[in-house]
Formats: sequence, C-alpha cells, structure tokens
Amino acid sequence: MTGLHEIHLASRRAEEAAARRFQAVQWLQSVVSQLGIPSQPSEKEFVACLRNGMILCNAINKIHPGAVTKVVAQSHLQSCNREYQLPQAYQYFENVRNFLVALEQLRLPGFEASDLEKDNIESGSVSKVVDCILGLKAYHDGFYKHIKTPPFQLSATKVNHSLGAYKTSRQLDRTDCTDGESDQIKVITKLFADHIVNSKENFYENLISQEDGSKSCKNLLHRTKCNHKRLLKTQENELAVLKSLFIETKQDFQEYQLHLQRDLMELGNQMQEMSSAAQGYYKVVEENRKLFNMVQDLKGNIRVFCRVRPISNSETNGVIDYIGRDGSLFVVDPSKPLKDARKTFQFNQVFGPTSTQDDVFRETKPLIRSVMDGYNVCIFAYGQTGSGKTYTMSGPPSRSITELGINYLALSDLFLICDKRRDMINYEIYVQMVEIYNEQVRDLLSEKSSCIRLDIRTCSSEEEDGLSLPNATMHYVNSTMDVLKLMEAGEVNRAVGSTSMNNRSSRSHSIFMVHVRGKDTSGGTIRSCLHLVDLAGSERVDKSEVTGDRLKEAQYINRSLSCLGDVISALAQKSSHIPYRNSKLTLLLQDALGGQAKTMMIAHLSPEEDSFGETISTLKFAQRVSSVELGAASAHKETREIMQLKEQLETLKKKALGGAEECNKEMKSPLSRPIATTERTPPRFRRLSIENCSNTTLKDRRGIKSPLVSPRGAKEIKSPLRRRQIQTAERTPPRLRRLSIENFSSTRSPLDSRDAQILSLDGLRSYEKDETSKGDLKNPLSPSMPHFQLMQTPVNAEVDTRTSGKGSHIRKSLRTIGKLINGSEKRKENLPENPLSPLGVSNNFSGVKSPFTSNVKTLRRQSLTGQERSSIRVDLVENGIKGARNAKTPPPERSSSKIEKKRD
Ligand SMILES: Nc1ncnc2c1ncn2[C@@H]1O[C@H](COP(=O)(O)OP(=O)(O)OP(=O)(O)O)[C@@H](O)[C@H]1O
Repeated sequence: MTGLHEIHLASRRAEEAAARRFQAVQWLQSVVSQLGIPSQPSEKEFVACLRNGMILCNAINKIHPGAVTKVVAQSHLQSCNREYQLPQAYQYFENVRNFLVALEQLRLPGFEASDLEKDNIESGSVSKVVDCILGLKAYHDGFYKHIKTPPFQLSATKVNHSLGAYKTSRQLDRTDCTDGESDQIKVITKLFADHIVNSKENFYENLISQEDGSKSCKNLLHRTKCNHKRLLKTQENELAVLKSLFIETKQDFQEYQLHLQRDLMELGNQMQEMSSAAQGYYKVVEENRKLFNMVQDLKGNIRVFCRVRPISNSETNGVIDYIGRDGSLFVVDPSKPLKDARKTFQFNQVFGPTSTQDDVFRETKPLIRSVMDGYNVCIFAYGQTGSGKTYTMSGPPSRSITELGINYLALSDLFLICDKRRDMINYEIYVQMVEIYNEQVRDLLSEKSSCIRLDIRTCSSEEEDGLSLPNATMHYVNSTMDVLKLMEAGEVNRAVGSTSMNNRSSRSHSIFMVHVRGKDTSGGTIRSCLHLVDLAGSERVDKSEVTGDRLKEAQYINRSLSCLGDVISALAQKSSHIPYRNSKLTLLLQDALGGQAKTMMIAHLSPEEDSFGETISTLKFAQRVSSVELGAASAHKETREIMQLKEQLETLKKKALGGAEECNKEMKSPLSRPIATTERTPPRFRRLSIENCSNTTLKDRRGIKSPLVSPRGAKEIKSPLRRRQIQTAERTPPRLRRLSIENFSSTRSPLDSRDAQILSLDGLRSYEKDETSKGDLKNPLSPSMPHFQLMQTPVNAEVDTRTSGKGSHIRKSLRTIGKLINGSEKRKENLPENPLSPLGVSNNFSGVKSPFTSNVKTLRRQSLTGQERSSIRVDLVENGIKGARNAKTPPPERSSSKIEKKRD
C-alpha cells in the first residue's frame, strides 16, 4: 500500500514538475526569442538549453538591463549552442556565475552551477533551476517578494571541503577574472566540483531506486502483511493481559468498595455518637447558662451585653480580635507589640458587627417578659458617641421593619403576651417618654410644650401608683402602631445635634418607660415598669470638636455619665452611701440600679482603631457594672388575700394610731431626749427610731421626756454598770445593741426578763416557755407581758403563723399592730391610776421614748416579720417619712437614709 502510494505520489510530482518546466520555457521564450527546444521539454533538454548560461544572462538583462555586464564568448557559444556540444567549461561557467551573482544582487532565489551539469540531472536540481526562472518571471511580472536568504551560503566546512576539491577540478581561465573575484571564484569552483561529484552518486542511486521501485513495493506489501499478522498477535496478547488486569482491578475495586462501606458505617456511628455527645454538651451548656442566670438572678447581678457596630470607614483597621459565643471578647491595642496587645473581657453575651436587631432582642426577651410577671426591668444602652446606642434602642432614623430597635420589639412582644394571657389576666400598658437634657427632665410626649420640666419623685408610694415622674404625660397603648406613633413623636422632640463623631448625635439621655398594670380573674394585681434608656454618648470634646451649645451639652452629658460611674462603683463596692442624688440620671434610675429591679446594660463599642481608648474605658466600665450585685429582684404581685390583709392592716393601723394619739394627749412626758438621740444616730438608725415612733406624732414625741431622766429610769437603773450598758446600747448600731440585749437576758433583772421575752417573740410557743420558766413576770418593769398574752388571742385567731411569703409578713405586721392596740388600750386603763409612774411611761411608750427600748422594739419587729426591708419600707412610707417631714428634716438626708436602709 505504502509503495503504491509512493508511486502515485512520484508520478504526481513528475507531472507538476513538467508543468512548471513548461511554464518556465514559455516565459523564457517570451523574453529571449526561441530557445530551440520543444515547448514541453524533458529535464535533460531543458538543462542542456540553459547550460551555457547565455539564455539566462539575456533573460536577466532583459528584465533588469545591465544585471550581467559581460556575456562570455557569445559568438562562439552561439555557433555551438544548437548542437548541444559541450563547450569549454569555463566559457559557460562564466555566464552562469555572472547570472547567479546578478540574481543574488536582485535577491532572487538561485541554484547551484552544478545543477546545470550534463551528468547531474536529478529532479531536485532541475526543479531549483525551474524555480529560479519562475522567480525571475514573477519579478518581471512585479509579483515577486524578495527572499532574504542569499542563494549561496558558504559554510566553513563547505569552504574547506571545496578547497580540497579545487585541486582536482578543472582549471579555469584566470585572466578573465579580476583580482578581487579570484577568491570567490576559487570557492565557487570547489563547490561546483563537489556538487558534481555528489550529484553523480545521487543520480546512480536514484536510477537504481527507480528500477527497484516495483520490487520494493512488492516487498513492502509482503512485509506489511507479516507485520499486520505479528501486530494482531501482539495486540491479542496485550488484550488478554488487559483483560486479566481488568478482572484484577475489578476485584480490587469491589474490595475497596466493601472497605469503604465498612468505614463509612463506622464513621456514621462515630458521628452519631459525637452528635449525641455534642447535644449533651449543648444541653449541659444551656443548663449551665440557666443556672448561671439563676445565680445572677439571686445575686441580682446587672447583666451586661456588649454590641460592636460595623466599621464605618473601610479604610481604618478594627481593634476587635475575637468574639466568642460564650461572651468573651478580645481586643487588640494597636499601639502595642502583638504579644502585649491583646486584652480579654467576659460578658453575658457579645454581639458582633453582623448581629441583627432581632439577635439582640432575642437575648433580652426573657428579661423584658418578666415585666409581665410584675418585675421592674431596666435596660440601658451605654457607650461612646456614635457607637450605636440609638440604633439598638430605636433603630436608625429611616428604619425598615427589620431595623426596628428594642423599644419597639419589646412593646410588640408585651402585646403578644397580653393577648396570650387574656383569659387569665387583663393587662393595661401605658408609656411615658422623657429626656434628661442639660440636667433638666423634659417630657417628650407632651402636647403642650417639649420643654416642660419635670420633677423626679424618689419616694413613690402606693397611692401615687409608684411613679417617679407623675407629671410626665402617660399614654395608654394597645397596639404596635400606637407605640410607633409615640416613639416617632418622642424622637422628633428629642434633642439631637451634629458633631464630627456622629451626624445625628443624641444630646440627651432618653428614657422610655413602659408601665404595666394587670388584674387577674381572682382580683390579684400586677404592677411593674420597664425602663428602656438610651444614654447620650460620652465624648471627648477635642475629638467631637464641639463648641457653644454643643460643648455645654457634652459637658452635662459627661458629668452625668461620670455620676453614673460613681453610683456603679459605690454599688460594686457595697458602699454604705450611694450617690444617686448627684445627677438627675442616677436619681431617675435609682430604683433600677439599686432597687429590686432586673437590670441589664448593653455596652456599645466603636471598633475603629482611633476609638481604642474609649472602647477600653467602655469595656472597663461594663466589667465593673457586671460585678454589681443588687440582691434578688422581687415581683410587684399581690393576690386577693394579700390585698385584703393590706386593707385590714390599714384599718388596724388607723385604729392603733388613734389610740396612741389619745393616749399621748394624756401624757406629759417630753420626747426631746430620744429625738436628740435620733439626731445623733447615723441616718441608717435614725430611720429605725422614726419607725419606732410610729404610734405617735413627732409633735407628741417632743413633749415626752427621756426615759433616762425619768424617775422610772432613775429608779430602774440603779447600778452604774447597768446605766453604762443602756447608754452603750443607745449608741451602738443595731447589731451590737442586740448583743447587749442578749447579754441582759442572762441576768435576772426585771428589764432583762422582759427583753428576753421580746427577743423570743417569734411565736407563742417560745413565749409560753419563757413565761413558765421565768419567775419575774410580775416584775413591775414587765407588765406588758399579760397584755401581750391577751392580745395574742384575737390576732392569732385570724392569722396562721405558719404561712410564709408576703402574706405572712403582712400577717405578722397585723399581729404587731394588734399588740400595739392592746397595749394602748391597756395603757388607757393604767394611766388614770398612776399617770406619773415611771413604770407606766416606760411600759406604755417603751418603743418611743427610750432608745434602748426602741431598738428592742425594732428587733422585735424584725424578728416578727423576719424581713427587715419590706416592713420597714411600709412603715417608712406610712409613718417614718411623714413623721420626718413633720420634723422638717432636710430632704436629702431623709432620702439617703431611706436609700441606705433599703440597701440594708
Ligand atoms: N449595628 C449597626 N449596624 C449598622 N449601622 C449601625 C449599627 N450601629 C450603629 N450604626 C450606625 O452608626 C451611626 C451611629 O449610630 P447611633 O446614632 O445609634 O450612635 P449613638 O451611640 O446613639 O451616638 P450618640 O451617642 O452620639 O447619639 C448611625 O449612622 C447608625 O446607623
């Protein structure tokens, strides 16, 4: 096949060569007249015709006159041309040489002189000549593009080789050559001779190959057939190998598949184990969190959340390094080397820049929801200016539904709960919105004027509905639309201004108060308040570049925030004095920060590098806040039973007060001494004294003489040691006094025995024990005992002493009042008989006049109620504060004593 193909190819090439030759001959004839050869000459005829070089020289001179200046032996050549006689080699070599040189100058393709040799005819060499002539034709026709390679390239080897061949070559006539050309001629001659020799060899080989053509073709076919057979066999073998390989691979694959399945099964099992372990872990974490929350609830810790807003300028670097799911936060100080730069903080929760409003609300929801169970709740947003407080609490100015802040979300959640519990409790929700601007409280929802100044009431009593801002307009809301409208109205009225830190900077602290009133089907009530506070941001005035009014505002803001810091510090250190009164902000948040509210702070951070200082101080403040323990929050929930008991209490109190007043009218003993003692006593104890005077007015008390100077006292306290003990008891704080009283109880003094009974008045049983064990009941200093015994009967008949909680406290208070009533009744009986008796004075007003007995009574009250705080508060409101007002005690002191008592 290959042989045939080769033959076919060769014949086609021969045809093509013949056609080209014909073309060349035609052109030559058109340029230099008749050539004297057939129009379709053989290669031999063609070469013979051109061998003397004359036709070529004439042709080139025709298309480029003067290309060959000298055509050698023209006449002689002409004579012998027609007979194809071989002229002298040098004669036509001269012409051929000149022609080739001219071609080179014209940069046209050439051939080698040997290509025209008579014995050197081969297809390759003749085709070179034909190409050369067609190149000339193209040049003549104007189509030829110059070929850059010169026709003669003489390599060094060729030159050397040519030099060797030169010696054997025919001698050329040197006289016709110029001196400069002699070297070139030598080289060309050598080349020419070489080629002749090579061509000769090639020529014979070609001839042989042509003769052997058909033979080799046959051989080739035979060989191919054999090859095919061999190839087939080899391929069959290879196929068999491949097949076995495939089977092996298939088996391997199946094995691997089995392995894989087994591994996958194992992995699946492990995954399941791990996921159940993870679930267990998350359960434990969740439980831990709940327990931690419970501990925080019990301790009354202020919960602290942290929120980091996105970086506002993409070109600045952030300082927040890591935010953990467990509430950890790492910040990096940009001014320090990396190893010292990291600072770690821990909070209840940290929200990163990608957290949504809903994420934040979801975490605050449980706290907010407890408002519906009667707890007071306060959430306040803290942070430097521009850190995102208003964004969190209200949302951005042109907010979408997803950007609504906690204020709105909280209210809509409360409405949801109202709806769910509609069958059990009927809730009513009211809102107030105020701002503290330059230390003035302004009503933001007032229709009259936004500048109405409001007074803060720190002592919010029951009758006044527990409001700290009773004059701020209160709006009833029952849908989220109502809330939105009010919030918008409030925001319009709020003071905002532009600073270099925030385009819309809040220049005031805004407080959104949600009051919840609920009444259940049994008549019980719930009363609570939710404070949502958006504090104004602390700012460095050099950075916010504020002047004039803005500067004044900034100073007020910074001052009130610093007061808040002082309050937090004092609370954290459990200091005896909490400086709430130092600013309107702390005064208004007094109940939330120091009362029995559940409190949460959301500290806001600006993550930019240049805010690092403010970020650190915010974080430190937040950490301090999280260490504050306020004590367990209590719900403002009253069942019907409690309400009824309260009513009874009121009635009894009035009765007790009336009896005491009547009694006091008859009393001449001045109260100046105990009052003086009270004034000397630190505020905390003064409240106790006021409380103990609750059965008399202050006016009355002033008229009663000190028991220490009374004849009874003089009579009673005979020994100096005894007097000293009593005096000590007057000056010692309650706990110490109690100790001294206990010491007395070990003596057999009539007074001691009475005190011992008072101290053990937790129940009748203990009293009875004392009664039987002590023989001094008839002592004139303890005549109250029979009265006590008498009064136990009616009170105890009504009240079950085993009950606990708020109801039992009230019952205990009722019992106390019952005693007082009985006491006063008995006093009435006794007084006419012996009005001036020191015993009478002492017995009837034992709780009023003598600081010692007043403390004893306080202790008795405490031991009866079991809870100092609640009874004290009621009495403070009912009696103490009223009494104190009458006494014209300066309000700040009064208030601070109340605060301190609360903390006790
Ligand atoms: N979480 C957040 N996601 C997107 N943008 C926020 C976020 N928090 C704050 N911003 C944007 O940052 C800018 C400042 O926020 P904002 O006004 O709430 O700060 P501020 O702390 O209330 O400032 P100031 O104390 O001065 O009133 C606003 O343009 C706000 O839209």
